[in-house]
Amino acid sequence: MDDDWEEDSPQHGWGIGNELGSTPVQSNQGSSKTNNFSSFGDSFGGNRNEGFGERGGGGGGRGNYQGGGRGGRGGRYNSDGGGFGNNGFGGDYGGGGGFRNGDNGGGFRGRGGGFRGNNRFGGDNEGGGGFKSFNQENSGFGGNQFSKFGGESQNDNKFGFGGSFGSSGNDGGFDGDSGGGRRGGRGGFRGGRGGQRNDSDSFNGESFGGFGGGRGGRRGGGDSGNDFGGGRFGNDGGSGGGGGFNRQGGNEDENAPRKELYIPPDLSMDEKDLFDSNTAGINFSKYDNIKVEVNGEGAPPPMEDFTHGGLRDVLIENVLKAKYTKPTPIQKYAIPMIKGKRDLMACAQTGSGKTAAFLLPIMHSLLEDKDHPTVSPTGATQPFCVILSPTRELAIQIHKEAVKFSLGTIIRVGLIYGGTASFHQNNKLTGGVHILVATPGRMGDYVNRGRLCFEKVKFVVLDEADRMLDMGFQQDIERMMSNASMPQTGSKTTVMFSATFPQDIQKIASKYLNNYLYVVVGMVGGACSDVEQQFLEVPKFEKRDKLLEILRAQKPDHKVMVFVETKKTCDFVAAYLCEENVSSTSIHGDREQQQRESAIRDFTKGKHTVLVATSVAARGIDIAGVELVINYDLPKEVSDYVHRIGRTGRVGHTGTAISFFDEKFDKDLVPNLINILAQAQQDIPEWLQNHASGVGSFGFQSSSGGAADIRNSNFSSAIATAAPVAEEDEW
Ligand SMILES: Nc1ncnc2c1ncn2[C@@H]1O[C@H](COP(=O)(O)OP(=O)(O)OP(=O)(O)O)[C@@H](O)[C@H]1O
Repeated sequence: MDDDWEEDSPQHGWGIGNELGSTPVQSNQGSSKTNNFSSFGDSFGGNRNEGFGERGGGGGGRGNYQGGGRGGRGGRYNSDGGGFGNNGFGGDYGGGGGFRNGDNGGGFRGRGGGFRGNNRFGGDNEGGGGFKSFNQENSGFGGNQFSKFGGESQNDNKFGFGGSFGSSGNDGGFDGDSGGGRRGGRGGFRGGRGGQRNDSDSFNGESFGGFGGGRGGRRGGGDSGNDFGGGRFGNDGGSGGGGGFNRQGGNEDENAPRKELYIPPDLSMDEKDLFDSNTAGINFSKYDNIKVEVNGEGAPPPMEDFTHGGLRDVLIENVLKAKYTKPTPIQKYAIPMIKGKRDLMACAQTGSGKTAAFLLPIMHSLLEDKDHPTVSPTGATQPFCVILSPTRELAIQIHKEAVKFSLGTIIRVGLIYGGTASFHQNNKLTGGVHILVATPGRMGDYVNRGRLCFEKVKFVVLDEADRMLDMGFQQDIERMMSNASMPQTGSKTTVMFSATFPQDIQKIASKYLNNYLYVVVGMVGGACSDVEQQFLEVPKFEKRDKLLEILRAQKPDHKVMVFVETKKTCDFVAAYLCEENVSSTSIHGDREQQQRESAIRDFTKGKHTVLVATSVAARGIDIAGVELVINYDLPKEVSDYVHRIGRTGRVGHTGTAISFFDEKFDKDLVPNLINILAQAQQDIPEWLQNHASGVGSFGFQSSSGGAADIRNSNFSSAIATAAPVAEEDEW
């Protein structure tokens, strides 16, 4: 089913309420579905059930639909979500409160019951319980680290907290003092109603809609003003209300997948927005000197430029509108190969234009064929091309690129990915699409429900192919490739792209390819040489200060991505930066999809200059102006390192990557790091070399991100030796 197949299934994050509180009480009673799940709104109902969800999620007030519902989630870290509103999730991370119309109420890490705003406050890294806006009320303070906002937040307002806004709100967050929250504000005793609806309140043009907050949770706040607002893991958390309104209370199938109701905004078709992407940087011409290796029979010659590559005029016009004056090496080689319908395994460094390298020739072929997309008599969409991406944000990005390049053509491009309302995406597929961009989980769900079939498929693309074929997604790909409706290998064109391609993964990949060509630009798995790689020895407990020091030294408009290993650290670092007034946002697999997308959007637009992320944002994400990548934690796999640092130094721009090295955790990575540095002809610090002694060999093959064509080597390693990847859930 759906979420089994989902890339970063939200299911995992739900056990919450139970998990976190300090008192071992049965978690939600009453309206909750299960012991583990904090009450949810959309499943139970009961207009305002109270008192359930002993710790952790209270669950929503009464909102309709998801309102109260997801409120339950509030429990996640501290208290309880409330949520009256619709479509919001009370306190996703922080406790309480609902909101209305808000996206993730309760606040990312905040708590404090209730607020009223809408759109993403509560939160996004910013803290607590609150909201962003509000002109007047100043009550809440919400102690804890963010308390500086609380209380007095009104005018510059970022937050306010807890109750105090609405009529029945009690002072969410009291007890905290504005300097640091000795007791970390209560999650909002009564959550406070977010206040009356008043659409005239606004903050940055967003309007707020009234009435938030179910009950934020009685003591959701916790006592210590520690990490995430209101007391980490809140004590009793919710006495939050029950869940959503209009629904039946609590008898739903406890195993039922969570229903996603988020409807993402439509892609702007404004040409200015569509064509507004990275442009070539000063080192773009250096691409000409990169060695390219081609293996396989009958490879067509590379194309020299876009205009003489035989692509349809309309595509060339779009390429020029995108300000591509010259193809990158991977484009020169891969475009004629795919145009010639050859299966392909392609490896080229991060940020070197792989997306256009597969989109343009596929679009060209589809336009040549002039086929019209169809839907089966049973209503299943029958795309001609399926493009799979390991993360939702990358799928969104590829979709945008596809729409951009196909502007002015008959090509229809569809997009399906998890964390969003399935019915909405399905509606967009009615009538059929030429190209479908998808994440594996959602795609599997569509297949299972008979909404998608592969009968007409001519092209399959695995972007970030090594990731798609490692242990995280291997089964999904196998299911797709062996689906009864999928044309056999040899009867369709399958292409795989990545910057890293370990041998064991190549071996798996070759199973899906027919007489394929293998192209490598530069070193397989090598880091982009336009990224200056620095390493600093920083023990775990000094990382925070070091990070701040580095960020404070950046130019104000420089964008910085900070990578961490776990979702918890991601929250922690983002909260810390927020407390230190560093303009930041964050993304990881437990954030609501809407939050994830706003985080990327805000960072792209420069609203926040720092993005704290887990490896969920390591691959493919293309954001102009990222000057610096910081590995606050080094990843376990060197391929992740290569992809992470590749978020800077793209398409001929230069960039810097600074990695904090803590011997205790990172020693095993040293040999591969040294290889990566040596290949990129960068200085290897002596202390790093010293750490290498006794840690295995410097073999740069299957354990790293690179490998030559396996058909030319005696590779015999069993597939089972593929390095285990981090669970998606860890992201
Ligand atoms: N020929 C070109 N000229 C100028 N810019 C280009 C060209 N090709 C691609 N770009 C731009 O370069 C940026 C990086 O491209 P893309 O995201 O496709 O890289 P990638 O190789 O897929 O990177 P990653 O390995 O990180 O996924 C994009 O902003 C894209 O618009």
